[in-house]
Amino acid sequence: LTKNKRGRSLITQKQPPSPPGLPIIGNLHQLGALPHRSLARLAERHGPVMLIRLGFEPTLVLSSAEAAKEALKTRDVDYSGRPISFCSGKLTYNNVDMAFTPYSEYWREMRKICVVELFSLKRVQSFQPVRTEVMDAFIQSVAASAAEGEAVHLGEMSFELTASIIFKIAFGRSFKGSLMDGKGFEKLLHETTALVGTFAAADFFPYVGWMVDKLSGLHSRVDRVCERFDGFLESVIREHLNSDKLKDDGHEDIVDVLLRIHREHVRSGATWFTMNNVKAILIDIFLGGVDTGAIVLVWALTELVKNPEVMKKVQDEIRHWASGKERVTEEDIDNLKYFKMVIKETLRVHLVGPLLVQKKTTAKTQMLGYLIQEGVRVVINAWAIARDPKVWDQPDKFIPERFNDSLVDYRGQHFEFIPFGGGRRICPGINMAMAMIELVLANMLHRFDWKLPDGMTPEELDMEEGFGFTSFKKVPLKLVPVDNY
Ligand code: HEM
Repeated sequence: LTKNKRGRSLITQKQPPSPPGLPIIGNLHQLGALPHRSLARLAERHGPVMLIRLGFEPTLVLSSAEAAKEALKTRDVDYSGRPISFCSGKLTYNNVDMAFTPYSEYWREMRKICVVELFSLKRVQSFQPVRTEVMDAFIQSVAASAAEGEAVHLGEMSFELTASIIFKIAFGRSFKGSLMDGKGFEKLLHETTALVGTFAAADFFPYVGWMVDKLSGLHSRVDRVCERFDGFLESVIREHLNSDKLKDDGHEDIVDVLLRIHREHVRSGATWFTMNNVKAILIDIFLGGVDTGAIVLVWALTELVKNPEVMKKVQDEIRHWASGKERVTEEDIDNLKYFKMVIKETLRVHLVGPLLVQKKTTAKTQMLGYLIQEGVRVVINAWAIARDPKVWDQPDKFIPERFNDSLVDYRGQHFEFIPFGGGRRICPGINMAMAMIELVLANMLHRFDWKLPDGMTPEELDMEEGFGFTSFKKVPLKLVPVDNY
């Protein structure tokens, strides 16, 4: 019997099973274009706890609710680290953000501040006027397309919508007409997400990896993105410092809050919270908050168009509760029981982050009777867990009714369904994300019927996924809105 550095007993010496790999690269070649699917197949053969090797990095892959529970609840603290990655490290001013920073006293302080100041229910509610204003403008532009009988590009529109909401919440001013309007911001954010999802050679091959990344052009790609983001954030911060009259409404936006925290820290003599922290947190919010919401909206509509009986049922419910109203309000949404099941089912079938955000063990520990060393990379295959046939009946089918009379939700307590992760590093943006997704989707379904263009049938709808940190609909969704107003 041994103890780990936290004094917890380790009663096993048994090593997890390891699928055979190749010399040097280990199992890297087995990840393929959709790693969550490849790893799920590998787990079918080798079990829910596997130790693979990505280059020189031993990596624990967990693929059952039971294993997720051990990592996110029973031994949460041992599994709360983050691996250092070249790209995310550069993008977050050397990991002085919250999402990618290793588990430490710094992370605990930062998380405490952010949860209280930025992500509290009160703060999320205070942004209700912003959500409503942006959503109204969005609905008007869809109505204009409906009047012309034009198909709309749901991916692009949803991105612009979530970007506009997060932009206004973060900076207190509109996305439209800003420095980042047009395709500039979308390109920048997508390049940033792609880089965060890139397997940099330096992360898996010590010494030679750095050279490989330099020769492959990764260094210059990362430098370009960092420079653009930094220039943009600098200008936003400067404007906030120079003027307090920029905001259209009287609310504190997120930059205001972060600058206030910065001032308070400087006043108290603390030195750890610098302008780089302010910028790095803003990067987290954009990386975490924009694409994710847009991706959920697109998948939800895709599934609804593919399943017309579900579409009818959910529209009937929304139109019943908001009958005669110009728009569905956030208060109305509490009544929409079936609608909420539709969103849950979307999050189950289409995990935005199918492998969550990678973790790292912070001490020697255990996993379902196996011994796990300190410093091991940990991948939780939330996608495989959400489709585990031992837990879910007909797991590949979109059946919102499965959540009828079920207490299972996505807040990190039900380990068979963890789209936002769980444990101490659970997504702090759940309330912000759900408020945005629910309001917009409810109104899209209330006001419009959605038809496939060019006589396409629901069976012909392409469901292919693309992957790069997030998992999105690969073939853009185009639908013709029919105004119901
Ligand atoms: C549908 C929308 C969203 C999904 C599916 C999602 C999913 C996730 C997941 C899976 C994690 C990793 C959890 C873990 O390691 O166990 C995470 C972390 C995080 N998310 Fe989200 N997220 C969403 C929206 C947001 C929003 C709107 C924000 C902010 C405005 C946000 C900010 C963050 C941050 C800062 C972290 C890192 C937390 C930490 O490491 O302490 N997310 N999110």
